[in-house]
Amino acid sequence: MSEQNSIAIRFKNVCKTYRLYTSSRRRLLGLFFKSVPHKTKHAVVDMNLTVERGEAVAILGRNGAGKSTMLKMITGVTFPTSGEIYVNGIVSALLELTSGFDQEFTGRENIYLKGRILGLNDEDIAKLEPAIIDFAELEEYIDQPVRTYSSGMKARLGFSICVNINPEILIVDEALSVGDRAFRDKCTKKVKEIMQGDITLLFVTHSPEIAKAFCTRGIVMKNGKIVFDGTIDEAIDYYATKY
Ligand SMILES: Nc1ncnc2c1ncn2[C@@H]1O[C@H](COP(=O)(O)OP(=O)(O)OP(=O)(O)O)[C@@H](O)[C@H]1O
Repeated sequence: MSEQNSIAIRFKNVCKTYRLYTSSRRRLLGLFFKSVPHKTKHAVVDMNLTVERGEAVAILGRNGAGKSTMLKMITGVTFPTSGEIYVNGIVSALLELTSGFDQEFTGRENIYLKGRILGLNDEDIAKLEPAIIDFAELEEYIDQPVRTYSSGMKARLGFSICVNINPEILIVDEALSVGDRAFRDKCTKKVKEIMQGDITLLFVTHSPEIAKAFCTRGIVMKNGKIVFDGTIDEAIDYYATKY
């Protein structure tokens, strides 16, 4: 395998800066005029990172450390202000489950829409469709427009697509909770099953025990920077004693 092929994710000097305005009018004007007064928030600062294929990496850090921003840039939900991001493989992100859905399309049509966005062709999606529908437990609603779904039903469909498309890179935010208790338990079981397979995993968690159970490498983030990168045991120790 060439060096490039063995890499799943690479960040090169990646920065993400948000502009904070005091009103929505100023935010709108700010799209056109750089001189509109605003504050800046550096959510990710000059980040360099390489994740090899098959690695399982826990990302630790307090609220606001920049974890979600980093993950959203990998999935393409948001873009870096500067720097380069290289992603190699089909990414499934258990983050914003309903992003990419068209409200007017039926559940079944949205499976195809989201599947294509994730890089699959219609033939592949057709093969996965029964498993996706079965897991989502939407029964007769699958041919109704998604706008008629409850938020829990939409999330269930989004989750089911993400976990059933056989992703090569899986991004999980532990804080995510989908549907009722029974469905959540089913989701946890399914994610554990996928995590144990041959997959590249990025896992945001505040729990050292869970991080240890699934990951071999740990990254600690603070104020938009990676302050520690090493084995999971060292990272947990750093987070507990030196953060
Ligand atoms: N769309 C946005 N506009 C402005 N600021 C933002 C936006 N998204 C994130 N931020 C800011 O960027 C910083 C990093 O946020 P981020 O959500 O990446 O942190 P996090 O480590 O994921 O936190 P948490 O553990 O609470 O999810 C925070 O200060 C946050 O307020």
